[in-house]
Amino acid sequence: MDLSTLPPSFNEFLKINDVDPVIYTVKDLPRFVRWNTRFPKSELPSAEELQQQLRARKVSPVKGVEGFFGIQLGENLPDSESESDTMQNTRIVDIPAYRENKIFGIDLSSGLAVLALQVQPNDHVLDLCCAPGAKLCMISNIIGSEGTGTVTGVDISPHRVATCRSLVKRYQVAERVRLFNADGTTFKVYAPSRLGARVIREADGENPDRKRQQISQGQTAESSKPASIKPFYAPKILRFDPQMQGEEYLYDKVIVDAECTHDGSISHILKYQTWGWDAFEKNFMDPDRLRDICQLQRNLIESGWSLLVDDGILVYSTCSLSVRQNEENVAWFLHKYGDEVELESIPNIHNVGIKAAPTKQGWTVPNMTDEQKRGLQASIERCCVRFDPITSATSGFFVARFRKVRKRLERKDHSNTIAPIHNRAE
Ligand SMILES: C[S@@+](CC[C@H](N)C(=O)[O-])C[C@H]1O[C@@H](n2cnc3c(N)ncnc32)[C@H](O)[C@@H]1O
Repeated sequence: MDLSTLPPSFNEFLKINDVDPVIYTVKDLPRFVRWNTRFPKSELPSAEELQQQLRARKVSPVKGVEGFFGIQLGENLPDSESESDTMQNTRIVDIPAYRENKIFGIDLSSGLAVLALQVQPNDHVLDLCCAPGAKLCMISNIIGSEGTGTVTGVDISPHRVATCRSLVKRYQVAERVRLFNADGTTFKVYAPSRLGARVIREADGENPDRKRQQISQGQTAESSKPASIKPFYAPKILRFDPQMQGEEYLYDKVIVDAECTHDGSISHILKYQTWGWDAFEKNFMDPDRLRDICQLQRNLIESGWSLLVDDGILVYSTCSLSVRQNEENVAWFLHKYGDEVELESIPNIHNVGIKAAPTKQGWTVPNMTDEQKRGLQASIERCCVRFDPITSATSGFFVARFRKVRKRLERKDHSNTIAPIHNRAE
């Protein structure tokens, strides 16, 4: 990549956001794939099997994350044949493991955003910007089919949500997934009702239609009022959920993998060398869009927060490296929500074979004292993570994890400190 070809508006954007353009010159970033744990472990490929299928590529398991593999493009096996064989490397999409849907492509940094949710088999998870759906598939994989958990995915783009539907069907993880084509900033469908959850458990042995009848005949909480937004996709057992409202139907976990400027996605940016930078400037550097994007991200966070249960976890992530879309949004949120929110560190991040880059300073939030700013900066440095191609050998990515603590704090009669930090996850 010749950096002198970057358009001036993008150079300016990178400068304002303290992003080093050198990240776009990093070559041979590994690609990552993950097991589709819908299949029994005995049927899933090992690193050696993947390497064999890919012929001359090096495949390494990611330390600390079972079922994740880094694939080094263009590297020879130690005893690889001739250079011409290497040139004819098998493409990942052509290998049997991929064609049989036993692995899917997801960057390690994205995978860590999902792991930051610490999804449990009984969790109801909301994915507020879900398409095309790699994270949603991974969440559904983790929920599995033993418990009563579900995933609700929302995306504003009809064609992208259609892609997401194809993906969940293809990977056979659609059993507990509802998808909505809707604006995440105003989305108000609560988690599937707990009766709905029972339907899931009993669906094998009982007639789900009878259960649904019982639900619609008023076995509902007083506070609940029916809503009726048609899912874009839902399996039979979730299709007729009465869409109850009320605290007991809030989500256990929320991920806001927000719409952003995508500047951290190196492969995406490099494509514009061929497609033309004019299209890039029009799509991503438009001044109106740049001004509005942080507001959109904040609206998405607040919307997700309003649907999150007390003590629940919200993960905010972007594939931008811009300080405004990351640290500044985190600081704004912590300042606005005060003692209703704790910023937490990303669990087990130090056990994973990936090095995080330092977080950035240089954000501003109005009406904050210097002392508050220093406190928040220290919290952000301690808890949030950035991944970048140079430090982490992944795409550029940012992850923050918040816990909703209002009730717990009320019970303990805590004082009004701003954003208390507990590294409970460590
Ligand atoms: C970074 S992508 C999400 C990637 C996805 N989480 C995954 O893992 O494949 C951001 C998505 O946000 C969607 N989006 C943009 N504005 C939105 C809004 N107001 N509500 C819901 N989705 C929105 C876009 O259509 C896009 O699919």
